[in-house]
Amino acid sequence: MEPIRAVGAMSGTSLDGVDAAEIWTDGETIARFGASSYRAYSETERSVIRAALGRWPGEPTVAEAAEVVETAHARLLAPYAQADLVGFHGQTLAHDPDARRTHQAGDGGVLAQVLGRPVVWDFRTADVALGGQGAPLAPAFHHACARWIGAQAPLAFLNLGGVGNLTWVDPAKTDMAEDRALLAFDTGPANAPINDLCMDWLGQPFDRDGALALEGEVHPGLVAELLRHPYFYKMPPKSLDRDAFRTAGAAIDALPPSHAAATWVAVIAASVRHGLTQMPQPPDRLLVTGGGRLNPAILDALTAALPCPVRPVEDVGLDGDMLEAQAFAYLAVRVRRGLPTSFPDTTGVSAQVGGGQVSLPDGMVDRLSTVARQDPRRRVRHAQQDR
Ligand SMILES: Nc1ncnc2c1ncn2[C@@H]1O[C@H](COP(=O)(O)OP(=O)(O)OP(=O)(O)O)[C@@H](O)[C@H]1O
Ligand SMILES: CC(=O)N[C@H]1[C@@H]2OC[C@@H](O2)[C@@H](O)[C@@H]1O[C@H](C)C(=O)O
Repeated sequence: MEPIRAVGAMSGTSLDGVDAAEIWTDGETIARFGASSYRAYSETERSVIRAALGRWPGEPTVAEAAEVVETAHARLLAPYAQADLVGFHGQTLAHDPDARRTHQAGDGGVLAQVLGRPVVWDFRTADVALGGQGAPLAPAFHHACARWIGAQAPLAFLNLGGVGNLTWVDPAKTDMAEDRALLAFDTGPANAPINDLCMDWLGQPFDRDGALALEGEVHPGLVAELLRHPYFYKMPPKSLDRDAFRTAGAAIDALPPSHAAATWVAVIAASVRHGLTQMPQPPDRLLVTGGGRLNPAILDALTAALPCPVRPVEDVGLDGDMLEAQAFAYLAVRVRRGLPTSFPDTTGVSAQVGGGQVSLPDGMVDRLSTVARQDPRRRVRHAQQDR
């Protein structure tokens, strides 16, 4: 199948803004990467979104937040007029997979009308409805990235956002739906506790370039104690809330700020090291993406703690700022082709599932969907048909 030119957009948990990035793909192989851009939320926009965090559709302030998200995306995505398809993640406001619900603000139907192009959105609902965690969804894209960089041996991607998550990929298994082609799970805390202590002590949103942590000393006893948390004994796939270690980490937060930052950095490295022991086979390298890769204290600690080389994804020609936006462009194409987007080994879902609604602008004929219906590989339950 000819590659589709798709643009993906992601509004992450740090609420800084929206990333957009284009790729050409058939939903299996990456043909090439395209342009990318970023639009920061204004303080006013951010406060509207923040007011709606933890709320569900129909509750106060959610409609206002959705409008902010839709408007920001419409502005950022308008210049991508050549893209044939849009993958729109939206902004997660609430996520409760145990109650089988998740909520990303922003209506893809509205965006389809405004942009005049098909929009794939609501990527997580089908997965949680089938008992999955609804996250992470990027692993399918990591599998494609591993093949794009020509990896021969199993490797791992580590995303360092608010929490850390690892994807183990066996590139020899070219069909990602194959058993043991992928394994993904959250490793433990990442930037969130460091950001919180920087805000509390310094009035800064994060520890720029690891300056605070690099001044401090690690408290090894508290690292060992945190690593005894029951989460580390659970088998993957497994996932975490942003603040899951707030109580367990109170003793670390009580240290002087530089020691606390250094100790959290050591916790990040120790939890990733532990995560590697839960993988089917040791990866030959760890490729780091997400904002935490820009913190030298974290990269140094990972390098010292891990048995394999640790490198930012830029080393293999990928873009660590745009990987998530690219992932939702890629996933949009998979949804349009009826291919699965999550698997029992990535989200714990009971069966592989293609999650995502497709919204078309008025009057557009659904050519791609016809192709998907004829595709013999279309063997997954699809969210669109279940509605
Ligand atoms: N120069 C830097 N030095 C240290 N840390 C940094 C730097 N740049 C970014 N970060 C960290 O990365 C975080 C942002 O990471 P990222 O953009 O991956 O988050 P996100 O996409 O919003 O999160 P998630 O992936 O959890 O949705 C910041 O909050 C900060 O902690
Ligand atoms: C529910 C939700 O929005 N989860 C996000 C969040 O941000 C990072 C991490 O937590 C990851 O699990 C996920 O996003 C990425 C893009 C994912 O699904 O792979």
